[in-house]
Amino acid sequence: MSNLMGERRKKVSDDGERSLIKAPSNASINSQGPSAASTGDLERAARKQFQQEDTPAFVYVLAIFSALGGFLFGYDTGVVSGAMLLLKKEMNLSALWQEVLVSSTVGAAAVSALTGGSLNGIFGRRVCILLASFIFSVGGVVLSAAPNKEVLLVGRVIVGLGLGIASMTVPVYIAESSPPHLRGQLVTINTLFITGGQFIASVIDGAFSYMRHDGWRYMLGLSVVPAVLQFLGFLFLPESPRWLIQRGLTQKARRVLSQIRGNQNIDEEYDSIKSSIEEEEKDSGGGGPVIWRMLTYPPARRALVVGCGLQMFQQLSGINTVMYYSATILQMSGVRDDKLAIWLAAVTAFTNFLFTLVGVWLVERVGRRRLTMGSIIGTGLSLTLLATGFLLSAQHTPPVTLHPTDPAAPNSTCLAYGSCEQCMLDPDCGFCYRENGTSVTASSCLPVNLASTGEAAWGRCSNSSHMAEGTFWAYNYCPTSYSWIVLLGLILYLASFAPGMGPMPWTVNSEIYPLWARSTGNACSAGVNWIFNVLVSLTFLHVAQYLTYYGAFFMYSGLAALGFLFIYGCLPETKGRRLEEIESLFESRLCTCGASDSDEGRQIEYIRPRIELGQLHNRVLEPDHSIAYISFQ
Ligand SMILES: O[C@H]1[C@H](O)[C@@H](O)[C@H](O)[C@@H](O)[C@H]1O
Repeated sequence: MSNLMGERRKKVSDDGERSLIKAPSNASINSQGPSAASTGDLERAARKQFQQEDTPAFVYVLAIFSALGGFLFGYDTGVVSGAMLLLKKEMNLSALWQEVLVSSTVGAAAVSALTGGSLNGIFGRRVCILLASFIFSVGGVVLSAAPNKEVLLVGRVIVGLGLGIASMTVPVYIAESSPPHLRGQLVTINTLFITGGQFIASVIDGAFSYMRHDGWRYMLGLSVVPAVLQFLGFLFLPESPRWLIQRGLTQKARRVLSQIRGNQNIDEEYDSIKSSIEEEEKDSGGGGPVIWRMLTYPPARRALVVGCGLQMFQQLSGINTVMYYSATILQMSGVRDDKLAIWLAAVTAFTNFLFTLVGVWLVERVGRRRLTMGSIIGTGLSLTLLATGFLLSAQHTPPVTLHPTDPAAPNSTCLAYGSCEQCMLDPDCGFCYRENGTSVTASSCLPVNLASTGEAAWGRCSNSSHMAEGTFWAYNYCPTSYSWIVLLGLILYLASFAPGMGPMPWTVNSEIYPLWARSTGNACSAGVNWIFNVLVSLTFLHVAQYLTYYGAFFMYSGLAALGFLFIYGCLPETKGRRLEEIESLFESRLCTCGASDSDEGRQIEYIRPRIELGQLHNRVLEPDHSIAYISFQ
C-alpha cells in the first residue's frame, strides 16, 4: 500500500502541480529533493495550510448534530442512578431488579454496537444515526410511560440498542466528514457531549429527586428531546462522502464534498478517496466477511488490536467505578446528606466534562499519542493515590464497640464483625455510630434495611428521618480522617483521565481503519468498550469485597500501567493525516507503531503556497535554509 501511495506521489510530482516550502536547516528534512520520507511531512503540512484557510460553518453544525448521539449516550447511562433511587421505592425493586435495569442498557448496547457494523456498511452512516435517534425517542417514551418494572426493562433495552448504534456510528461519520486538521477536535466533541450528557443527567437527577412520586418518569423521559432534535436535524444532513464513493454514488459524493468543504477545490480529495478505495479493495483480498478479511490482512488486524485494546484499557482504568463511586467517596469526606451527595456527584460529572474540554483543545496541539500517554500516566498515579487513601482509612478504621442483638435475627453475620472496614465490605451490613468531635464512639455493625440502604434494619439507626442528634449511619463507607486523600485522588483522576483516556479511544478508532473495514472495526471496538464497561461495573463490588477498596484501586492502577505499555508500544500518531494515509502506519510490526511519533517535532515554515516550476530556478537559496518540493495529487 505505501509503495502504491509512493508511486502515486512520484507520478504526480513528475508532471503535476508543485509547491515550494522553505524549512529551517535544523529540521530533519531532506533538502535534496522530493524524497519519500520528507514529502509526506511537507505534503501534510502544506495541506494543512490550505485547509485552514476555509472551514465552512456547515462542518461544525454537522458535528454538533451528530454529537447529540454522544449526549444521549452520556445522558442515558448517567441518569439511571438517580432514577433508581426513586424507582426502587416506588416499584419496590429488589437488588437484582435494580442491577438488571442498570446493566440491561449497557448489555444491549454491546450487542447492538457489534451488529451496527453491518448496518453501517449496508445503509450508510446517516441512516444509522437516524435509526439510533428514532430508537432513543421510542425508548424514552416507553420509559416515561412504563406502568411496571417489566415495561421499564423493555424501555431500558430499547435505549441500549440505540446507544450501541450511535456510539459506533457518530465518531465515524464525523471523522469521514471533517477536514484532516480539525478531525481530532470534531470527533473529540462527541466525547465532550458524552460527558456533558452525564453532567446534565446528574443535574436532572438532583432536580427531580425532590419529586418523590413519578420524578423518575421525567428523568428517564427527558432524553426524548435531544433524540427528536437529532432525528429532525439528520433529515437534512448529508451522508458521509466516503461511504457514498464506496457505494459508487459518485455524483452525490461530489455534491456532498462541495457542500462540506465550502468554496475549496474538492478534486484532489475526491480522487484520493476514490483511488484509495480501489487500492484498499485490491490489497485486502476482496472476498469473504469483512471481519475475516480484517483478521487476515495484517495492517487492518493491527489497527483492530490497537482500537480494541484502547477501548479495553479505557474501561479497565475504572472510569465508571470512579464515577459511580463518587457519591460514596464524597460521603466518606463527611458529606452526610443524601441530597447534597447527589449534587456533589453533579460536581464530579462536571469536572469530567470540563477536563474533556481540555482534551478538545489539546488533541490537535499535542496529538493523539502524547495526549493518551500523558493521560494514562496521570490516571495510574491518581488511582494509586486513591488506593493509598483507602488503605490509610482501612488501617485506621474505627472498631466496633457495641454489640446489640436483635432477638428476631440473632445470627446476623453483621454482628460478628470487629471493625468498620470489615462491616462495610459486606453489602448486607452498615455501620451505626456516634461522633464526638472527630472521634467515633458507640459504634455497631448492623444489618441494612433491604428496602433502603439509607438506614439499618433495626436499632438506633433504623429510622433515617429521626436519628438522635450526633448518631450516623454509614453504608458502603467508613468515617475516616483520610478522606481528603481520596477526594484529591478523585479530582486528579478526572483531571488526567478526561482529556485523553476518555475521548482518545473513540477518536483514534474513528480514523485508524481503511474505509472497507471502518464500520466493522468501530463496531468491534465499541462492542469491546461496552462489554468491559458492563464487566467492570458489575464486578466492582465483588472485587472490592475480595480485595478491599484499596486492593481494587491498586488493581486498576496496575491495569493502567499495562495500558501505558500498550499505548507506548502500539499507538501511532494520526494527527493531521488524511484518513486514506493512516493505513500505512500499520504496515510495520505492531509494536513499532510508536516509532512514527518521531516525525512529530518537525517544524516547517511556509514561504508561499504555490510556485511554478520555472520560478524555482530564479530563487536564491539562503545558506541557513533548505528548499524542498512537495507535490499534490
Ligand atoms: O469516553 C467515555 C467517557 O469517558 C465517559 O465518561 C465514560 O462513562 C464512558 O464509559 C467512556 O466511554
